[in-house]
Amino acid sequence: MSSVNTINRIAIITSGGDAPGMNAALRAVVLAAENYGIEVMGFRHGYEGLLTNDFVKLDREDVEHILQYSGTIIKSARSERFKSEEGGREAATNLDAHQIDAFIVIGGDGSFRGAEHLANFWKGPIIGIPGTIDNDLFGTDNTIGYDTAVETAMDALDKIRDTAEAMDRVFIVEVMGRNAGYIGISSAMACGAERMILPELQKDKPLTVDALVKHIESVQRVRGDSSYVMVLCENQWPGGAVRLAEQLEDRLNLPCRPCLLGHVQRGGRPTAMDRILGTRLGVHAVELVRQGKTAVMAGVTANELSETPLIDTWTKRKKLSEELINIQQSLFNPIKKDRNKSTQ
Ligand SMILES: Nc1ncnc2c1ncn2[C@@H]1O[C@H](COP(=O)(O)OP(=O)(O)O)[C@@H](O)[C@H]1O
Ligand SMILES: O=P(O)(O)OC[C@H]1O[C@](O)(COP(=O)(O)O)[C@@H](O)[C@@H]1O
Repeated sequence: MSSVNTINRIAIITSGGDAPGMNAALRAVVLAAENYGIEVMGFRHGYEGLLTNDFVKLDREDVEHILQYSGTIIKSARSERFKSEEGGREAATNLDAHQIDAFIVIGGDGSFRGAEHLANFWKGPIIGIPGTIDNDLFGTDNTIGYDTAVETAMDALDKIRDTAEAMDRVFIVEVMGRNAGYIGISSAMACGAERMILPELQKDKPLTVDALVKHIESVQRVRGDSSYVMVLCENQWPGGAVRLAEQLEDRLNLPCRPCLLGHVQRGGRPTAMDRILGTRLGVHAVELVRQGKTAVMAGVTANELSETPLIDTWTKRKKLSEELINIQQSLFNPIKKDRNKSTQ
């Protein structure tokens, strides 16, 4: 392991699900490192690249014009092999063989657990950069990719609203987020969805078909039409949006259509917010390496650069905003506008 003053070579990976803005972070790491005369080696396909020695030296010209593209130029992957003791040891051996002084991982909570695993076998500094559309990491207000995913979901929801309005239909739109409701609540709010099914709310008070039918019928009565858009977070309904649409259609006298947004939420042009966040965090990560920090995630909290122990990023839970939930669920709930009539 090198001291702070002898960082000559950094290894970097992008790991887990790709996220818009990862390239911006990668570019920032390379450019910031170059300012200090530090070399950057990109290992391809996440942790898998550490096992197969699949790497590429990254110079200014490799990264100069990549920040407007999603995906990741060094590719990402989920590597099962790396999780074993043998995998961790092999990765460490390879990092040493390449005389790597510090390691940066751009990814989500799984990738950070991977960093902890690596630290059992490799003693150099390890810094995490939060890159996941799910925004489910403690220690940063936003993760890289989240803003773009919300924009994409919002764009789709706006389009779906056109048909919902024109044809008096109910739509169930399923968004990603794994076990977190960030994309769900933000896209629901941005589009004025009538209902949202979020993991954070399902845990305490799960919605039932009966409750949803009652709500849709009440909205119909209050509004006099049936344009109704529901945002469903993935993994929150057995059988997902398709099954829920069938269940609702069986009970209501109107067409209910499912729409699964899926991986479109992980692609497209990164928003300015994600490019800027990726850039800030890439530079921040290089500074943390130079300061001799290890096992921390570079983040932005209340618009200030922050650092959080990697272990806290997944053991502590970032709470969904109560304020947003209240606005969306209670204050702007269409049936509350005319409560007396709707409950008759
Ligand atoms: N507990 C763990 N121990 C070692 N490596 C892990 C662990 N969890 C995840 N990883 C590594 O990190 C990769 C990415 O994790 P994953 O959960 O798929 O995505 P994300 O980082 O986006 O949450 C995994 O494929 C694996 O290589
Ligand atoms: O692309 P895959 O492997 O099917 O994974 C889908 C999952 O990846 C995500 O898009 C991003 O999750 P991670 O950042 O944890 O990888 C989740 O929202 C979704 O549940």
